[in-house]
Amino acid sequence: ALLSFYKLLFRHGDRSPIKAYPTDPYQESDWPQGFGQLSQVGMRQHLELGQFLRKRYNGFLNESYDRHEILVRSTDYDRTLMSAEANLAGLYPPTGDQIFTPNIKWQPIPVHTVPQNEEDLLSFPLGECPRYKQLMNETEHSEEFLNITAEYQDFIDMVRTKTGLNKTNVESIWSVYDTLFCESRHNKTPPHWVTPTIMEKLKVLKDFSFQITFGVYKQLEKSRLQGGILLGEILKNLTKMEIPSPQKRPKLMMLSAHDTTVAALQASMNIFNGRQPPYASCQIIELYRDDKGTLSVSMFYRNDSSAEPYQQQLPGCAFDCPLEDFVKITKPWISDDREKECQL
Ligand SMILES: CCCNC(=O)[C@H](O)[C@@H](O)C(=O)O
Repeated sequence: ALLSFYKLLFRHGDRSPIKAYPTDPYQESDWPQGFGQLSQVGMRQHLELGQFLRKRYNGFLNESYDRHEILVRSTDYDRTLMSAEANLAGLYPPTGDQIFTPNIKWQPIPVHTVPQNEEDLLSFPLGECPRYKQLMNETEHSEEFLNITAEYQDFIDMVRTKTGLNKTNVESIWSVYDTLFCESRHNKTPPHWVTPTIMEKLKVLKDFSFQITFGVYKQLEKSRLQGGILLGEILKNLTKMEIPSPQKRPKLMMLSAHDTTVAALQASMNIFNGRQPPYASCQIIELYRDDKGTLSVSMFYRNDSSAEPYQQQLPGCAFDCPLEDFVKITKPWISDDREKECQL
């Protein structure tokens, strides 16, 4: 079968912490570009991902940049915009007459975005949805949530006193883990109370907060109000490919976003592994056309740059899933009127 179209969604690369906790020995001035900024490690991660994609799609995607072939869309954050740019530097190094000035093996490629307060597709959890807020409230009274909170109550209390955070719950634990993780990745000695066991427990709670945001309790309804919105948009692109069109359509749509975006999309197809998507992790959705013209969808997840991406299976379908089955199986996970379903 011939690859006719593919959609990539990736998380930005390694960054500095989004914020510090009150007693944190490291503050904004300890980071070269301040909080929430892509590091040179993150730039290299995306350069490498772009080079991987170049190899993967050789023979399908033009060697030289063709603006009709690719559409790039990022959330309006420095780290995601810069990740997309570093990625494209790996995917489209200029050759021949595309070299616009000697000694620079790079060419500008547009990365589109919308202002953060107008972002309604790539920033999760999507807002303005009273029903989703109610679902999250109910989740906090679910058995799983109460069990985890009870099990880790003393731990959470200890973290609260050590960090000086007045409100620590499962969600706010996420940001403590994140800050400590970023500091450890950049060789900043942690405070003495942070041991590997403490980090492991923080990680369990951090991953749990991803799981409950998009699942654990009433996952299907959460997906209809969250990741299903993005999945619906992706399916619109895929099914459009069935209609032959005179003008050239992009072969590749690249989305540069966040860990919650990747998790939301995967949860809406029930293929989320329950763990925070790593830096520069990439969800790949490929559309193939066989010699009879039948379209099928194959999905891969690259969450480890030292290994081949692994193929994911949409529950209820073959690994290479006929498009019409893919649409049918995912339909219940996608709301066709989110506005209405968000009302209480
Ligand atoms: C307030 C927390 C917001 N976090 C982010 O935007 C980060 O980019 C996060 O989503 C990530 O992927 O690291």
